[in-house]
Amino acid sequence: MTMDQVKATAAFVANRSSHVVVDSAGLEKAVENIQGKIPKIEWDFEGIHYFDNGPLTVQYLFVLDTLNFCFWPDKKLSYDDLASGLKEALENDKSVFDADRLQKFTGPQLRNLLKWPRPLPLEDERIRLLHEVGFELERSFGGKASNLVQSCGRSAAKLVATIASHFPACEDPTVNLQGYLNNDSTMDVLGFRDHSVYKGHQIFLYKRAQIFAADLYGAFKGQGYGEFNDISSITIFADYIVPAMLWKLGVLKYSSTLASIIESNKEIASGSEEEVELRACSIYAVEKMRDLISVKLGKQVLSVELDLWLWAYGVQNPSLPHHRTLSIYY
Ligand SMILES: Nc1nc2c(c(CN[C@H]3C=C[C@H](O)[C@@H]3O)cn2[C@@H]2O[C@H](COP(=O)(O)O)[C@@H](O)[C@H]2O)c(=O)[nH]1
Repeated sequence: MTMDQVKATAAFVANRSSHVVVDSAGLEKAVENIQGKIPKIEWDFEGIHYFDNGPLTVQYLFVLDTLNFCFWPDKKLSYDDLASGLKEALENDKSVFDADRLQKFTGPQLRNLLKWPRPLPLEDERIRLLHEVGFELERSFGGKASNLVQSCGRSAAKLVATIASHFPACEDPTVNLQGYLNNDSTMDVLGFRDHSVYKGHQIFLYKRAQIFAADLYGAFKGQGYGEFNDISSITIFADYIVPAMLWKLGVLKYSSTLASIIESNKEIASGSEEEVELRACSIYAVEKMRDLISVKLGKQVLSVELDLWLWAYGVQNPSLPHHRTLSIYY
């Protein structure tokens, strides 16, 4: 259900979009070029993630994906700094991500942990989300992300739905809702609930919740905490690297106005038509790619595999222009 919502609402956007187009000729060419052989990228090809094959790895990945958004405002900061910083912190102190401690983090403490010399982008939001995660893990899952995963009975879709329904934990008295309370609709901007409203319709993208399922699948190599019987239902994770890579491949085409905004590094507002189209069209395009690979080449590929390939190439190409949105979702 949850994953059908993501696919259907991404298609809704792609069918009405005006700033971004999924180019069918570009898509066919990209599929021809790979001939169904998606370059195999190892999860953790960077060698930056914590892994001990147990529940602590699950806690690490959940904390990582709680904070896995918006690195670009600091030119020197990247996802690698977050993954390796959290890894080192955990190696030095095995209880650093215990639920009670997550609820007490401050901005300067998180900065120290990551050995980052200045405030992180959206640091106060990062702290709020850590508190929320600590609170809800403690309240509903005995403090452990591994219990959350086990409660989903090897279903990645259920995991995404469970995360979206439990985080935000709006009852948390420590979560500061000042400034939110006058406007009901802004309740949606909390936590893992990666939704937007586009032309009056609610669109579901769930980037951080889905990437958590994919990280489990990748880290545990489809076994143990990473065993899901529906991993093929997951879509790509709509961030700011994958759209840029799809554009470079000629799968996405931008209007000239949007192209110049992206090239000149101008910010795009969160929830704007342009932003929703960039993200939703990326999901739709990769689902179309999968269909085409299946029809033309008779091969079944996972969006998780396509995502890792696109992301790994995109992120190693720092000159690739990407869109810039201040967002807690990606
Ligand atoms: N679609 C997609 N987006 C991903 C990832 C990952 C890392 N995934 C790990 C999983 C296994 C591998 O070994 C990877 O390490 C990060 N991101 C996003 O990229 C952006 C960061 O860019 P920059 O500022 O340049 O560091 C930011 O939005 C971040 O959320 C992914 O896999 N897919």
